[in-house]
Amino acid sequence: MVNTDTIAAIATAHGRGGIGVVRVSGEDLRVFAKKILGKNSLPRVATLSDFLGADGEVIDQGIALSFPAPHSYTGQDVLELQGHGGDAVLRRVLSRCLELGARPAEPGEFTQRAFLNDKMDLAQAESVADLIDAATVEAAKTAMRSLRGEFSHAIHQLVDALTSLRMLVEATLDFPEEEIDFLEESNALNQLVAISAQLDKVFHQAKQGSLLREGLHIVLIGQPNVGKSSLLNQLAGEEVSIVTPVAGTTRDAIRQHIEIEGVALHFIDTAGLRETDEEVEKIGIARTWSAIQQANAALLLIDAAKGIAPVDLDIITKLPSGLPLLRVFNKVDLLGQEPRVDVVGGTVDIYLSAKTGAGVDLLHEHLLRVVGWQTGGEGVFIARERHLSALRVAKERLTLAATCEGRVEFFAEELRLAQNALSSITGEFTSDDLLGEIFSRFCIGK
Ligand SMILES: Nc1nc2c(c(=O)[nH]1)N(C=O)[C@@H](CNc1ccc(C(=O)N[C@@H](CCC(=O)O)C(=O)O)cc1)CN2
Ligand SMILES: Nc1nc2c(ncn2[C@@H]2O[C@H](COP(=O)(O)OP(=O)(O)OP(=O)(O)O)[C@@H](O)[C@H]2O)c(=O)[nH]1
Ligand SMILES: [Mg+2]
Repeated sequence: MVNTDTIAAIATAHGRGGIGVVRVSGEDLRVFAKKILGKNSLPRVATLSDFLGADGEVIDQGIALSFPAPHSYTGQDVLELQGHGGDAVLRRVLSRCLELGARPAEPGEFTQRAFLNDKMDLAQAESVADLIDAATVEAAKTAMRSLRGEFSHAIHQLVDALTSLRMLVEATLDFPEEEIDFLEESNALNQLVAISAQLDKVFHQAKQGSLLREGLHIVLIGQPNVGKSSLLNQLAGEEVSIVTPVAGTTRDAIRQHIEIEGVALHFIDTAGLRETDEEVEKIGIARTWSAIQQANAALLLIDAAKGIAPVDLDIITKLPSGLPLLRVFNKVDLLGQEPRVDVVGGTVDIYLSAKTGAGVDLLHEHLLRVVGWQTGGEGVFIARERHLSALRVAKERLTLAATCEGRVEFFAEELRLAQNALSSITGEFTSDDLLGEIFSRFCIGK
């Protein structure tokens, strides 16, 4: 149910700014507007106006703009008071709104009203927050794609395909005698395969978007002294990690945030991996393994002069299966070699010098592809874990449906469950708890 009481909040960021906006939303703001603007009508176009206090004193002189219901962001009457951007003056304008009967808006409450009034679906509402939080240009682009409804559209297409397949099979439930081999003859199983393939595609696009939203965790690993910390410093452009000729220098995992081509990457420099009895180093190495468990990809550093040792192969076999791996042969400057890239089969080997920086551009070039990010980001939707898990559930249901062996009722039920999972993404079925959880993470005034 949509709340109809009047809410108000400062919609612009705190601190000094050229302009600051107080936004008000409620069922009918005509009286409210008359009191604060001294005008009889809600200004539908931007209008220079005094913002009046209780005694008629001028709190600010600004621009008033209203959007009468239902043609507004929230679907209710919205009044924007665009004043000067300072904390104190905006607080005065907000206080005046509260005095006139508005209550302070909860985080995300304007957008929650927009959702409840069908101005946007849940995936779009979430993308509003993701757009605001986007720390990189690529993340902003994909959030915008979701906000414009591309993700929702892809979900609706799947839901529509499932609906027509369900109608086809559920019609036979009333005529059980026709059930024999019905699924074969009606082409239902082929349709299921096609929907399933489309679902895989959407999952891939959403997965890419979630990588972009969260950023990728890339762990630097290898034997002691191979140059992991030197590479981190080279990537960061500053001395974040201690570098010494002593094997076993790094103990704690050192994190550094770097952006490549608009994608956020979190690099983690770790303690070199070797057998040791030294207590502190042991703890460091345990931390390396836990960093590996949480990483989206690993860079294995190897001393180019020594080549791959049995110890390195041993490290590789202990990595989680499926973890993308890039091998970096370091210290080519000592061999008098130029940096280069070798692509052997599926593995990418990069020869560079962490000390001089030669070849780090090659690493930039290949890293994103190795970690599974397709540059360009075409067709990528910003997505959250909530969306991915709904897509996974839908996929499991379709896989189960395929094992129905002619049982139409079972088939139909699995399709129904798959459809419910998909519909939860756009918010056709939601609990108040879920909505509360989603919108409470928004900023105030959104
Ligand atoms: N000043 C201002 N800038 C803003 C917003 C705002 O609310 N105010 N936005 C908010 O976050 C974003 C823009 N999004 C908006 C989306 C819909 C409507 C809106 O009023 N929609 C009406 C149609 C209005 C019309 O056509 O004139 C509707 O959907 O019926 C307004 C803003 C970003 N910039
Ligand atoms: N010539 C040359 N020396 C390098 C290069 N990379 C690292 N080194 C040197 O190798 C030594 C070890 O470098 P680190 O970056 O501390 O190595 P690490 O892998 O972090 O070592 P641990 O933290 O002990 O596991 C230092 O003396 C570096 O200056 C390189 O590309 N060329
Ligand atoms: Mg180190």
